[in-house]
Amino acid sequence: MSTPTISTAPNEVTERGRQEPRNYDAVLLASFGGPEGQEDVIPFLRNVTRGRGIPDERLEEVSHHYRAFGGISPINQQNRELKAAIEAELAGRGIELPVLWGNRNWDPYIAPVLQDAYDAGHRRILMLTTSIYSCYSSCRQYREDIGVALTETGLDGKLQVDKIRQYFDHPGVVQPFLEGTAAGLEEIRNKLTAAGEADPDSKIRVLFATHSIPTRDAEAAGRSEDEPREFAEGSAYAAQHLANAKAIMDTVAPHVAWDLVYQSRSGAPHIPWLEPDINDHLEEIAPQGVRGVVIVPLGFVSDHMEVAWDLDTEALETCKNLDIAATRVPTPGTHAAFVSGLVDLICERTVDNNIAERPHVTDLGPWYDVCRPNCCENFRGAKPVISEVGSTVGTGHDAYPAAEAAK
Ligand SMILES: CC1=C(CCC(=O)O)c2cc3nc(cc4[nH]c(cc5[nH]c(cc1n2)c(C)c5CCC(=O)O)c(CCC(=O)O)c4C)C(CCC(=O)O)=C3C
Ligand SMILES: [Fe+2]
Repeated sequence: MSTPTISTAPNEVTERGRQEPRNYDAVLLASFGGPEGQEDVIPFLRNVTRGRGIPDERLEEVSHHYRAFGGISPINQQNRELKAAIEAELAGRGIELPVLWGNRNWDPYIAPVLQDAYDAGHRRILMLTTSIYSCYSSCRQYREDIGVALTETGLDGKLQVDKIRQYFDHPGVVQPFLEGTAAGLEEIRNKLTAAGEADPDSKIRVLFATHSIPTRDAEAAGRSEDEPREFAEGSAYAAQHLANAKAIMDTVAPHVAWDLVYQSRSGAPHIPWLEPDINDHLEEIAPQGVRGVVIVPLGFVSDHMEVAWDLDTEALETCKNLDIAATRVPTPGTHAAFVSGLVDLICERTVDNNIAERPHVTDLGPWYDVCRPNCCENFRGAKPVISEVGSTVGTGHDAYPAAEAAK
C-alpha cells in the first residue's frame, strides 16, 4: 500500500494575521510539563489546577492515572526527544539557533528558563508550543504564562518573546496522523475480514479524539470583534479539529464514517464541557453495528498521560467490553514530517532561511501569528499577555525608543 499524502489548501488567505519575519537568537519549546516520580504527582496537579476550580475528587482520581505509571508522565521525555530532533533538523539545515525548553506546570519552568536565557545574552526569543489548536488552555494560557513570567522577573521590556502561530493544520502535523489513520484502518479492516465480515469498511468508525474543554472556553476560542468569523459548532476549537479530520478522511477513506469525540473532561459536573465523551460514544455506536474503531489522538502531538490513560487504558477497555476491535494511532512524536514541519514553522518567522509560504491543510488557516484582541478570553480576569494585537508585553527592544534599541 503506498502512503497517501495530505494536500494543502489554496493560499489566498496567507497574509492573515502575519507578523514580519524577524531575527531571533533562540527558540523556546514551551510545553505543559508532567511529573517524573510519585512524589511529583500532587505538587504537579496543584500547579495545573491553581485557581481553576477543579474539585479535589477529580485531583484524587487523576492522581491514580499517574500513580499507575509510577508517577511518571511520558510528556517530559517526549519533549526531550523532540527538542533533540528539532536541534538535529536545524543543524542539518545549517541554521544556528539554540533550542530552549520550558514548561507551564513542571520543571524546567518557563520563568527561570527565560531568566537564564537573558543572563546568557539572548534578547529575542521565538516560542513554539506543543499545543496546536485554538482555545484558552492551548494558546492564550501560554501567552499569559510568558507575560506573567516577564513581568515577575522584571524582564519585560528587555526580552522580546514572540509566538509561532497555532499550527493544527500544518502539513507536518496532519501527515503523521494521516499515515497513522491509513495504517489503523488497514489493521482493523484485516481483523474484521479475518472474523468473516464481508464489507468491513461499513462496520468501521474512525474516532478523532481530543481534549474536552468547557463549552464557554470553546465559544471564546479564536474569536475577535476585530474580524468576526463563523465557525462550525460555534467554536474555532471544534471547527479546527473537524476540518483536520475531514481533510484526513477525504484523503484516506472518504467512504468510512467518522466522528469527533472528546476525552479527559474535568471541572464540576454542572459546568458544560464539549461532548460526546469517547466512552459514552462507544456505548452509543456499538448497538448501531460498529465492529471496529480506529482512534486518532488528533488533539495531541505526543504521548501524554491523556493518551496513555484516557485512550490506551480506558477507551480501549471500553472497546474490549463492547467487543469492538480497536487500535490507537500514534501521535506525531518525532515523526520526520512533524520535526521538519516545526523547523519550517520556525523559518516562516525568521529573516535568515525564511520560508515565505505558510502552508495549511484546511481553509481555516493559516492561523494568526499575532492573536487578535481578547481572543480566547480568560474569564477569570485579564493577565499580562504576549503576541496579541495591542499588547506591549514581550515586545522587548521593539518597544524601546530607537536609540535604546541600537545598543
Ligand atoms: C485543551 C487541552 C489540552 C491539549 C493541548 C495541550 O497539549 O496543551 C491539554 C493538555 C494536557 N493536559 C494535561 C494535564 C492536565 N490537564 C488538566 C486540566 C485541564 N486541561 C484542559 C485542557 C487541555 N489540556 C482543561 C480545560 C483543564 C481543566 C483545568 C483548566 O481549566 O486548566 C489537569 C487537571 C486534572 C484534570 O482535570 O484532569 C491535568 C493533570 C497534560 C499533561 C499530561 C501528562 O502529564 O502527560 C496535557 C498535555
Ligand atoms: Fe489538560
